[in-house]
Order: sequence, then structure tokens, then C-alpha cells
Amino acid sequence: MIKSSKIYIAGHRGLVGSAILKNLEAKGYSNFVTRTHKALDLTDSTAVANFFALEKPEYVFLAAAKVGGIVANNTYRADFIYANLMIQNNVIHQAYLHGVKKLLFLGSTCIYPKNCPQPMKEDYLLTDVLEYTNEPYAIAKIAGIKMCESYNLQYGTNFISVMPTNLYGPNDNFDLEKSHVLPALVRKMHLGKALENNDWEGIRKDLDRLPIEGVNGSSEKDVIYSILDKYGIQQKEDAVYLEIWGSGKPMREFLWSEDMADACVFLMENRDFKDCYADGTKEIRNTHINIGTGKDIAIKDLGEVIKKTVGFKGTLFFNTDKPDGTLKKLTDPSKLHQLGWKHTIELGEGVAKAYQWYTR
Ligand SMILES: NC(=O)C1=CN([C@@H]2O[C@H](COP(=O)(O)OP(=O)(O)OC[C@H]3O[C@@H](n4cnc5c(N)ncnc54)[C@H](OP(=O)(O)O)[C@@H]3O)[C@@H](O)[C@H]2O)C=CC1
Ligand SMILES: C[C@H]1O[C@H](OP(=O)(O)OP(=O)(O)OC[C@H]2O[C@@H](n3cnc4c(=O)[nH]c(N)nc43)[C@H](O)[C@@H]2O)[C@@H](O)[C@@H](O)C1=O
Repeated sequence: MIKSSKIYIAGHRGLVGSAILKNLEAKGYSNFVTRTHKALDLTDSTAVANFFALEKPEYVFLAAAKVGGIVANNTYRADFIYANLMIQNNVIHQAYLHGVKKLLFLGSTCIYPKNCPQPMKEDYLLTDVLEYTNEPYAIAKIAGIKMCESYNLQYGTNFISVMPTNLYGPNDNFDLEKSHVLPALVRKMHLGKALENNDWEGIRKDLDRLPIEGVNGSSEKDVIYSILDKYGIQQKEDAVYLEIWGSGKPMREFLWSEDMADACVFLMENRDFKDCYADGTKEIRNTHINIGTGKDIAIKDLGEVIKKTVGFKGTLFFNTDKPDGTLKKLTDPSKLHQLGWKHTIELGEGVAKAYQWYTR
């Protein structure tokens, strides 16, 4: 890419897409094409074809997808497989038809088997069964990797894929039910702290992002108590109790979204599909690259880190009716390290930055 290259960032307002745009701007790129979801629904094949014909981008970062946490993935299984297959099929195929010079596809580490050897190397893809809670999403992501590889092998395109671990940062989704664990717990503990401090103004301000449905005859406080209870935040006598889904035992690896964006731009600048041929292998497969820190933490301990950062003093409890998901999914980022890129933000600093962003 040169600084004047025409770059399309699909999903530029999301967690990753916004960080990619910011990173590119900081590096002096300036010729961007963007569309909101409302302006261009990427599941609409005709609209996507018209968009590529009109804009003819030279480079594409495909950071638009239907994304959510464990419960959203497990509940809206049809939506996750349909939307993700459609978005990536449309964008990757049109990128091929319109001669895009390079495209970056974003997968996820949930593509690896449920009981994958740890840490997970790129070559462990498709060696065993997937985790059930996000199988439809993972299958769409695997299809995306294989689509990029297949177009490269048959048509000579230059489409590369990355498999990021769990991400967090500015513009994350803080929905109390559909989001990922880290933003969910940041918000829940923020609400828990407000409740233990009797900060009703703070609670009201936060819940403004939710529809507060009035219940006939109930006081506003009762309505708020019932909303908080629905999301696992309860006040009993003088203490506040806060629910953590599952057993707290699963291990997860977290990467700051701006580090993730920096890795994506680094690879767009430094890695081509043809580099996969370097070792002389005839069967070209598993050409994607893991993006992670190589360090993980138990959900229970993540809860303690967030609790300390937010300043919540209540009690955490575990709801084992909610799914644990995969027990461990730690990336092996050595391929990326060998190429010369490593993360910079550790979890403690990242959680503090995420909380600062949420309460900005
Ligand atoms: N967040 C994470 O922990 C991880 C994310 N990833 C991957 O990274 C990529 C980016 O994820 P993330 O930034 O977290 O997701 P976000 O939900 O924050 O952003 C996704 C973006 O895609 C847009 N989008 C969704 N559906 C459509 C559509 N039909 N048409 C047009 N635009 C659409 C959204 O627009 P709008 O908001 O307007 O709907 C939004 O801007 C995805 O491929 C995801 O699978 C991988 C591993 C972990
Ligand atoms: C990025 C990745 O994200 C998803 O996978 P996941 O890692 O399982 O996602 P998660 O962040 O939602 O949960 C991580 C762990 O944390 C526990 N947990 C505790 N308390 C809360 C909680 O309050 N909210 C959530 N969401 N989880 C909680 C939760 O029970 C689980 O054990 C994939 O579907 C797929 O989309 C994907 O690729």
C-alpha cells in the first residue's frame, strides 16, 4: 500500500474497523472509502456489486461481520451463519471481480477445535470438532479463510486472513447480554459500584442506553432493581452481588483492539499470499495468521482485575446455568512474532483504558 492507495474499511465504526481507520490515519494514509451498515448492507449482493463497481477500492480490510458473545452466538445461530457467510462471500467475490490488490479477512480463534492442543498453531485448523456454542459463526469464518485461499490458488488474488483472539477497546459493544465477557463485566461492575454507592443518577445515565420499560404501579427504583436483577446485579441487605456467567474456570486471551489494528496494518504492508510458498510446500493450506498475546487468564481472575479497576466492592458469584464455552483457546502467535510484530498493551493497562473509554 502507498499512502494515496484507495482503501475500503468494511465495518469502520466497529471495535476493530474504527481502530484500523485510526491506525491508518496515524500512518499517513488518507484515501478511504467507508459506508455505514445503513448505507450499504453487505448481505445484499447487488448493492455490494454496485458499490465495488462505483468505488473500485485498491485495498480492503474486511472488518464487518455479525459479532457477539457466547450467548448471542448460541441463541442467534441462524443469523450468525447467514449474515457472516453473505457478507464475506459478497465482499471477497467482488474484490476478486474488481481486481482489488490485497484484502484482509478477519476470522476468529473459535475456528480451532474445542479440545485443540494448546497453544493453538495455525495448522490445528480442521483437525477435530468445534465448540458447540459458536459452531455456526466458526463455520462461516472457516469458509472465509478457505474462500480467500481458494481464490488465491485459482485466480492469483492476494487475500490474506488473520485469526484474532478475544478483542476489547474503544467502540466495543457493551450490551449486557449480547456482548463479550470483558465489556459486559466492565459495564456490570460499573453499575454494581453505582448501586453500592446509591448513585441513582449514575445508574439512570447508564441505563439510558437501555429501554426502561415502566411497570404499572412500580416505582422507578423498583423498575431499575428489576432491570439490574435481570442482568445479574442484586442488592441484598447492605451488599451488592454480581453474577459471572459459567464456572469462572474457562481461560481466555485478550488483545487490545488498537494492537489488533496495528497487526492488521502491519500484515497488509508486509505480508503477501505468495509468501506462503516460501517453504516449498505443495499443498497450500492454513495460510492464515494468529493474532494474540500468547497469555491467558481465567474468567474468575479477569473478574477480579475488572473489579479492582472499576472500584466495585461487592461479591462475585458464578451462574453455572450459563455456558462456559471452550475451556481454553490460547493462540500460538509465533508466526506473527517471526514476521516482526508483537502486542504492546497488557491486560491490566487495557482494562483501565477500556473503563476510561466507557466512562468518558
Ligand atoms: N470482538 C472480538 O472479540 C473479535 C472480533 N473478531 C472479528 O473481527 C471483526 C470485527 O469485529 P468487531 O469490530 O468486534 O465487531 P463490531 O460488532 O464492533 O463491528 C462490526 C461492524 O460490522 C458492521 N456490519 C455488521 N453487519 C453488517 C452488514 N450486514 N452490512 C454492513 N455492515 C455490517 C457493523 O455495523 P453496525 O454497527 O452499523 O451494524 C460494525 O461496524 C469481525 O470479523 C469479527 O468476527 C474476531 C475475534 C474476536
Ligand atoms: C471472540 C469469541 O467470542 C465468543 O466466544 P467466547 O470467548 O466464549 O465469548 P464471551 O466473551 O462471550 O465469553 C467468554 C467466557 O466468559 C464467560 N462470561 C462470564 N460472564 C460473562 C458475561 O457477563 N458476558 C459474557 N459474554 N460472557 C461471560 C462466558 O460464559 C465464557 O465462559 C464466540 O462466541 C465467538 O464470537 C468468538 O470468536
